[in-house]
Amino acid sequence: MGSFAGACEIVEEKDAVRLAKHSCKPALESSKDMERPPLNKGSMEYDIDQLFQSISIKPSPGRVIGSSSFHHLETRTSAGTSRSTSPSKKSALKKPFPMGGTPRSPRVGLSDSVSLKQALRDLCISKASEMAAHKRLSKSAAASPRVSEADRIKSLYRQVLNESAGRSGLPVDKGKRFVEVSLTPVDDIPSSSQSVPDVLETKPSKFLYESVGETVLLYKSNNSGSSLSFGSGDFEIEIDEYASSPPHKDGVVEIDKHVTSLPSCSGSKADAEEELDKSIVSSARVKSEPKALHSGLEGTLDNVPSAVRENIKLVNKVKRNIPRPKPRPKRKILVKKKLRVAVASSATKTVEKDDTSLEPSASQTLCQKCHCSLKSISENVSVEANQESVASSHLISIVKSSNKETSKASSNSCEAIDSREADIVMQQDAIQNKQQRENPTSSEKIIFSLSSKNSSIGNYSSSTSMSEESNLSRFSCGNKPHMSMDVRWEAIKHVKLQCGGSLGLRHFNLLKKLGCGDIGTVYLAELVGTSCLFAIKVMDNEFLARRKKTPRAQAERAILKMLDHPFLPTLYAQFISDNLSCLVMEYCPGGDLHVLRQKQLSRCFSEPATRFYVAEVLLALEYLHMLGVIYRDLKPENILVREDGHIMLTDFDLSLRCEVNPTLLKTTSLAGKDTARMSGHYNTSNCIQPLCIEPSCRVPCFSPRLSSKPRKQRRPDPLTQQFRSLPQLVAEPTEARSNSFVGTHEYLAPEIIKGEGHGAAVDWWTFGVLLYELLYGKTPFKGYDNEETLSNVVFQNLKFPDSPLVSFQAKDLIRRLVMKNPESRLGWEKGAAEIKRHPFFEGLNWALIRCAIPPELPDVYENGATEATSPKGNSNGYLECKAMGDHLDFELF
Ligand SMILES: Nc1ncnc2c1ncn2[C@@H]1O[C@H](COP(=O)(O)OP(=O)(O)OP(=O)(O)O)[C@@H](O)[C@H]1O
Repeated sequence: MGSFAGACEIVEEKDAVRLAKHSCKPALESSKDMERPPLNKGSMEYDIDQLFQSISIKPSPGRVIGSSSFHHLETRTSAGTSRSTSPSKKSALKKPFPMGGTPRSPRVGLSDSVSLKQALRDLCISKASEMAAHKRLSKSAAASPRVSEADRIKSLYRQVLNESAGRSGLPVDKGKRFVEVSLTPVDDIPSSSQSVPDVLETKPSKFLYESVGETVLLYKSNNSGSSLSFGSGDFEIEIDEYASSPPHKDGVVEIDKHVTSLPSCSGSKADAEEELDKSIVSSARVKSEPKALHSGLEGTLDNVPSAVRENIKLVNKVKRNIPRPKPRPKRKILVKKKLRVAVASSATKTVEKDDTSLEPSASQTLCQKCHCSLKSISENVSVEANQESVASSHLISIVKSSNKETSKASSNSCEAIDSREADIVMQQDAIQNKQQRENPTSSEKIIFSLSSKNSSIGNYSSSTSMSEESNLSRFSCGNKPHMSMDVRWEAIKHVKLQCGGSLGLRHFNLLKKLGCGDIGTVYLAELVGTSCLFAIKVMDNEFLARRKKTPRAQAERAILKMLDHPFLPTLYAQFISDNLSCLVMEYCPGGDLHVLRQKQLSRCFSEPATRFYVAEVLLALEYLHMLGVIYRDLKPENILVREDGHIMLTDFDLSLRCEVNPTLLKTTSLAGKDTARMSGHYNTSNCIQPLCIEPSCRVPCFSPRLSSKPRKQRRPDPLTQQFRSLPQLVAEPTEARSNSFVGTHEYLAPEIIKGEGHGAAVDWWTFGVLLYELLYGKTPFKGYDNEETLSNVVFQNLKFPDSPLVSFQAKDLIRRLVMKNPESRLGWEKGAAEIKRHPFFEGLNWALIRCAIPPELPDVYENGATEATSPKGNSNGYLECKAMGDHLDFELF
């Protein structure tokens, strides 16, 4: 059989192809004649025939079973026919080809009783087919590096098993200790025992190797779970898909030598399973250095058998099926980054070291990537050590221990590390807070050391400032998800790391004055060394204290810190520099809506543009109310235009912070009321045109006479009904009350002027005034002077100018908002939710408004300034202000 096995395969295949392609008909004809063609001496058929002739044949008339398998093999192997008809299709090459259901051979007629002959023949054919398959496998292996790797592993195992068999002196296919190693998936492995060498040689490797960096061989029983069955156990080689190392070309496998505990072959199955569960997975790690590769292979062959006394032990040793956490490289990198950010200390080195052990190549890349940041971190360690030595040391130890855990586990459960990271940050914060509580002057000292003129900080303490700043910087990104991807965070962080954590005015180039308010001056500033622009509000603490405006500045800062909304400013940092409190905010290059309105033809916005702007303002107000902030200073001057044309509500020094109790309102009443509130006059008047332009409309539209003719109301569609039936969250600070006289004259609500006490509804009044101003280009109650204005607000009826033409819906909304009695005002009860339902906003997608195209985009100059923000009368258009160290030489007010 040796010669047969060695030489016949190619001939068979070629013949098969030839027969199939060219000699099909003659072959059939000859089969009919039952004539045997002359056989070449030395060919497989010749060998088989010789074999058959040595066995007595009892012909069976009427039934023809020929060398079916042979032809079947030809067809199958050459044409690649499916093996679906074969009962043993899962291991087709491992077993002899089945007799039944195969094409009849025209050449040899055999009776059923010739079982021995048949068996021998089939065995030969089976061997031939196995060899053919094996050769094909080798060929394709040469063509495909993936299969080549499979081959190497296969040959490795063959050697291992052969050697172990040789050492044990036992034939591997004898006795109950036989274990089969298969390269086929577990499910495909039949339970019948086969000799190991046979299996290794003949089993087709269906296994495809994915890009393998770290190749891990897991030997699984085909029985359930991680158990290993003896006698009939099949095992598979599995590649860890989550291997993190880069794909390896040479693919030499090195078997982990740390396998020590071996299940006893004489033990019960249960014992063996238990032992296996305890044992360690043997891993084959591909190494990149060619030398290592070579030695790795040698080491494998040398070491593994030496550790094995019996073949069963060997198999058990290499067959470790222990659940192994699979590394996920991407997340691992993420974790490392996070840890670096959180640590900002020498602990980073520990992280890197540990991670390197987990993932050499990846961490190497990461190291290169993070080189700068590591450097800057190390530079800052000494500075930070002075400020936060206790916290840092605690933090470092925490991180170190967490890293120890990480390396111990040899896995990177990202969730676990993530949570640790969160814990670290929280613990750091807790440590700092505790430190501050125990020693409130500690952080003040830091401030003093940074600024020599801070001895008279007063209530507006530097300790607060510093801790708040550090909190801001630490939590800012996580705290403000909508801006978390903003590069400005990174820029600030980077500068802070370089300067030891305390940001100052010296880190900014003040480019120009954007405006001057009641409590401070706002500058356009560029972060030194970056091209990031910010708006810095600079407030003189002494001035604030003198004018008793410190609480306003504090309130503004506190509110800014809370905000995380696309239409509200992001506070990037805050610090005290040279007795100046500075708020580093997002810069809006588009100017404010007041300036933008002036630029419009007829000095007012179109209705769609107005709708866009007020809708965004409404969302901002809604958010503020939910946070318990009553804005109180709504006016076009405080609505800034971002570079992308969307708005940003600014200036919170007049805002009121209050309690808010979010409530879930049932809908039926709400829907009913809403319908009544919304549709009231609107639906009962004759004025049904969307753009009601008749001047006389103002009175007749809402006259009681007209309302006596109710129009037939349309029934809302089921979807709308369903939506309306949902409970509604209302977070309106309805209980808030203040007696302060705050705001801008033209925008003041009557209840503020009257001093009756006011609440959140003042914002809905101002919202109505804003809508009016944007549409008409003026406020509704403006008088000759402030006194008259206030008087008008309280006593004068709302009037709409004849021009420009404004839709009825817009006017209706204004009317409902500018209600003298706050309790009758739209929004009084349920806040923005009520207003959003007004027909003026019909069809507006509130959720996607931030993605909507804005009415216009500001013309942003190179330096981020616009015509609107550029001060006039300057030769270069800019007011150059440069902070000299911590000393500023510029006019604040
Ligand atoms: N983030 C910013 N981007 C661009 N310009 C801004 C920014 N913040 C403020 N400004 C400009 O600076 C000017 C001054 O702003 P500030 O917030 O001090 O107050 P204000 O509204 O004028 O006054 P007050 O604080 O007294 O109510 C504004 O009119 C505005 O044009």
